[in-house]
Amino acid sequence: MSVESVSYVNVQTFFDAEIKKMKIKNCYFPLFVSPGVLQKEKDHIEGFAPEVAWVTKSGESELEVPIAIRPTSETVMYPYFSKWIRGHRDLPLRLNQWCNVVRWEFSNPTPFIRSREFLWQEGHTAFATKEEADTEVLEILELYRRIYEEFLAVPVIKGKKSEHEKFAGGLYTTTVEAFIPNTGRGIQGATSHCLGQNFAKMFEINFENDKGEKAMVWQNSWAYTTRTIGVMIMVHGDDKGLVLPPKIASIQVIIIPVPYKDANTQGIFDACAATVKTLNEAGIRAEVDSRDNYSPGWKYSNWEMKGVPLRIEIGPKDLANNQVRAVRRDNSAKIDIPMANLVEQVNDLLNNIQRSLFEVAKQKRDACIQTVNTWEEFAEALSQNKMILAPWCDEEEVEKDVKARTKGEIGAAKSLCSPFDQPELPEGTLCFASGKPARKWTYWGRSY
Ligand SMILES: O=C1CCCN[C@@H]1CCCn1cnc2cc(F)c(F)cc2c1=O
Ligand SMILES: [Mg+2]
Repeated sequence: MSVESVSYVNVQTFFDAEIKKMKIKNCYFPLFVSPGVLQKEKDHIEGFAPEVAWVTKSGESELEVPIAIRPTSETVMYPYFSKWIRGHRDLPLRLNQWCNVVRWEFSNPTPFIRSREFLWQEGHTAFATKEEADTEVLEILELYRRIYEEFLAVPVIKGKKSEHEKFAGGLYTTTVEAFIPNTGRGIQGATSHCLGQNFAKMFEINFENDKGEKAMVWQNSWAYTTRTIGVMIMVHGDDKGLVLPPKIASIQVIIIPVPYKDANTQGIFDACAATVKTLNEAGIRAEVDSRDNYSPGWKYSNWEMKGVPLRIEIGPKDLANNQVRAVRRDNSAKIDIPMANLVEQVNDLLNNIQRSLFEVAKQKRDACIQTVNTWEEFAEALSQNKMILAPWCDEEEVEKDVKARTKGEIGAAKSLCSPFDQPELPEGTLCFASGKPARKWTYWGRSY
């Protein structure tokens, strides 16, 4: 992966550009959900009702009818889908919105990972055929994989959620699963659902197909959220603070002047100014920390804590040798770079840091994966906080049983996903939990 030295390409810019290529349009629907429409699909909502935040007052006066704040926008958008979609020429309808949502979470709120307000994009699409929907589900999932692996340098596993773990309102849920080695917990990184015709039924989203028959649309919905930031922080962070992958770092290079007594201080500041100018002109996001109320040492720690991928120090010796001293945030390696080679070597370093962060994270994640065949092996791997690949009979009752049998202080194991990339399943392989014939390999573990 090269860190193109282009202007600021952040994750949102990348994803928005990619869905534009798929002819998906951005929109913005109301924040408020009228109670009538929220109750409309009580079945899928009922499990979520406690999480819905309601506005009950304005100023001193109670509202006649409380109004909900969107926890997700199906109920806001789909009444309009029903109005807008009449004939097959109105399809596919493909909308996305970048917005915040509110869910009144109670279980261990964690910044970025599980918060009562978060930012996301939510895609909502409608098609004439299931095949079109199935195709888009995977196209979007691939974009989510790219967000994690090419920008956040976090390895993820693509797979399908079990019937028990999927979005109950949909037909099937696909996911990119990450894993946090430091806590031994899996985490759903982003999600792409095929909703089937469930919501078309609920909201009467029908169309006249090209044979003149009345048919229901096939729908998808998909999202990634600010949880991505929390995953990146937990995977790469160390005891000195954040470690930011260069592609997403708002400051990629911080330049620190190291004046020494009265040795040519102006020369050092001039060299810093020239360095930042050269790097910025090459599209590298660099800044100089010229604050005169902090020592260089203090600045080193401060910018390490903020996770800036590369530090450049310029002291009298560097000035004399017409070079700079670069220090990598990920492995603290020190590299002297001749001024003449500055842009090329800084770019190479940033590329190397981006690639190395991914490789190191992948190696650490792979070291946490354990393949098992029996319950004893499963229990042992779980006690070591592993991400466990096991053959499973794919029965929901068995999944609930695994949760019950692993309940404990630090949480039960659950199925994370059945990877699209299925290892060989020899004839006669038995389910690790039920002893019944195994149907698929599935990842299990504790999770966020
Ligand atoms: O996950 C996605 C992708 C983007 C659009 N939505 C789907 C399903 C969201 C599932 N979900 C998830 N959480 C919810 C919380 C609530 F309070 C509530 F009323 C409804 C829901 C709810 O439907
Ligand atoms: Mg939830």
